[in-house]
Amino acid sequence: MADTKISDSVIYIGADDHDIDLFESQYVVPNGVSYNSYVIIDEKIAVMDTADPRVTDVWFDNLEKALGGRKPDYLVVQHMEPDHAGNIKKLAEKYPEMKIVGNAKTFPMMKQFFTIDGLDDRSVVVKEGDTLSLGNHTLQFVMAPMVHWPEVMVTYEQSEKLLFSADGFGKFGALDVEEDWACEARRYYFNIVGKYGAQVQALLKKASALDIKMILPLHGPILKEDLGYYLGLYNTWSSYQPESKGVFVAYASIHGNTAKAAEKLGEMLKEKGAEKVVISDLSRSDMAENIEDAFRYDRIVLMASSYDGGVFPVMEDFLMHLKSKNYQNRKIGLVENGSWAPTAARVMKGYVENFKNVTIAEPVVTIRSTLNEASEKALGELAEVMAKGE
Ligand SMILES: Cc1cc2nc3c(=O)[nH]c(=O)nc-3n(C[C@H](O)[C@H](O)[C@H](O)COP(=O)(O)O)c2cc1C
Repeated sequence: MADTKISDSVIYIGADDHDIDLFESQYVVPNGVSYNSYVIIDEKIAVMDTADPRVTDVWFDNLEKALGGRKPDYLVVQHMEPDHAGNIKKLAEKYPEMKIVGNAKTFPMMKQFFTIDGLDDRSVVVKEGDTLSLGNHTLQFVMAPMVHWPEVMVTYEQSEKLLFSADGFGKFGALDVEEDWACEARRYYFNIVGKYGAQVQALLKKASALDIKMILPLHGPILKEDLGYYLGLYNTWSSYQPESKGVFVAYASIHGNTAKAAEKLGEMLKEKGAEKVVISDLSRSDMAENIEDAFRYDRIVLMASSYDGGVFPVMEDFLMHLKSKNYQNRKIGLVENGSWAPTAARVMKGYVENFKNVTIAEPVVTIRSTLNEASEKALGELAEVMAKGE
């Protein structure tokens, strides 16, 4: 179980979810997910976000235990996405005296999700740098628009130096499962926040001015030590720099011949000294993990069968995901396969050419049904170019 002890006055009240089939209806979460929420007990009491309706009962139980018979004075809403905002209305109805703290973008969105009686009179609208005193604790609000919704803000608690980081620094995986942080945090980051690198960079810049002792995200473990490691990874990821040297070979193959060529290319890359080679069958692997690996390594080779005058759809799906996540700054190799009029490379090139700051490696290889002497030679030439990083 991850350590959720923060301090005597800041209490974790979130809940794990191991039953969800797909997070946000698209991400497999083999180790579940946690919906984190926190309470700050002081002269005034603040609840820091609610939790997904899937864990309403556990969350209310945890809240009541933490409150010890007292009533919350404030609910701070850092993010309106339903996995955190889903219990706002219930909480507001249970504690009609409680004020709701958000920014100018929070409340119009809140009204789209819920009808809360007297909301305008209960709203406390904060902006960048505003503070809210709870007694010994002081909350300082830091706007983080598009990390990853427009109303997102994070909150710095000055006395204990805590950064409530909303979805930033979040991770798939429930807290009762021990696992490496980076792997599932990277998959979470690129798939959920990946498009908004510039906005994350802006937030990191603001965070660098704060003395942070702990990061308290809305998913995944509370980060207590070695914060430079996590901040460093976020800086790499949000600036679209590769994290590792290596080649990600992503293939889409109908009958298996492009798959065989991918294995062959993998061997060639290793022979020619590539630091790391990761091969993935796009038809049979987790899309989110493929996105993660595409961003992790500095080079990628896309290999696909031609299909109806275009490219095999699983490759097109992958390319659309890369486009939507702002894929950039990489060296890219292309291999197509076709039995009569190969068209896959043209379509792949059409996507790739529009990515920012990419180099398309030469040669672009065409396989006609199966590898032959000429196409194997071309594959070897591509391996030579791709085996080396910039
Ligand atoms: C539905 C379908 C559509 C295809 N469309 C094309 C095409 O437009 N042009 C082409 O040259 N080959 C086309 N092919 C053939 C495959 O691209 C070709 O056989 C290729 O070698 C398959 O590689 P694979 O064994 O890796 O799947 C198509 C195959 C199928 C099943």
